[in-house]
Amino acid sequence: MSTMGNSTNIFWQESPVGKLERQKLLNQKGCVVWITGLSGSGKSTLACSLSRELHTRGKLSYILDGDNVRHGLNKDLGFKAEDRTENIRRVGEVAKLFADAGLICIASLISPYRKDRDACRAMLPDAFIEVFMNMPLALCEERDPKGLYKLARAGKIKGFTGIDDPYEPPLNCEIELNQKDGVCPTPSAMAEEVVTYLEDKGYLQD
Ligand SMILES: Nc1ncnc2c1ncn2[C@@H]1O[C@H](COP(=O)(O)OS(=O)(=O)O)[C@@H](OP(=O)(O)O)[C@H]1O
Ligand SMILES: Nc1ncnc2c1ncn2[C@@H]1O[C@H](COP(=O)(O)OP(=O)(O)O)[C@@H](O)[C@H]1O
Repeated sequence: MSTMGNSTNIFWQESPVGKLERQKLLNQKGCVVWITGLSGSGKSTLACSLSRELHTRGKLSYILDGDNVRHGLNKDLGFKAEDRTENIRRVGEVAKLFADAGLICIASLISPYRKDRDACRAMLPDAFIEVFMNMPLALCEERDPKGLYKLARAGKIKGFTGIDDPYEPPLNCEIELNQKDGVCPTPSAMAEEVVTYLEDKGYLQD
């Protein structure tokens, strides 16, 4: 019997089928690929390309995209610091469930604060792969596919990451993606880099 947060008198219910059995069924190891970076840095594009590549190889993945999760589970949250922290905490918990189910969970969120990403990493020992989209702000701002940087520069959005809200880059991420000679690698080249990492670390077999 234990107490967790506001819940008292709760008991852990074991499942008859374990994680290892699920992984064997899927011939892969559950893990979380956590993609972090500025708005417009290419997180969703990489998540989609990676998910497609894994699917082609017969590997089961699922994308948790910040924008999408904010349409449902996290629609009560905004962009002030404590809301972003709660956003990341909830997505971290959901990602942990997906990884336990045996899936390669691809979480794609700005996740601007280091302590929040590190808290997710702590929930997933040996199964958290942090991918940093290290693209210059100028590139993201030039892309501005949703017109949000323009609104932020005009003062019409307050607390926009990279403009008037901080982004704390990872200190020890597993994969860092950046421009080469001022050119951004293609989405499929970036996905390939992540797939190679997953392969090398044994995640693509049980
Ligand atoms: N103030 C502010 N700052 C940053 N981003 C903003 C803001 N307001 C709205 N948006 C849009 O929300 C998307 C980011 O949501 P996330 O859940 O990934 O953000 S966070 O991790 O909680 O910081 C982000 O999507 P991406 O462009 O895909 O990153 C924006 O479209
Ligand atoms: N590797 C890339 N090369 C060229 N353009 C890209 C690349 N990745 C993303 N883009 C473009 O940049 C813009 C932002 O990408 P997106 O994936 O939506 O970023 P984020 O999810 O980080 O906000 C989109 O218009 C997308 O087509």
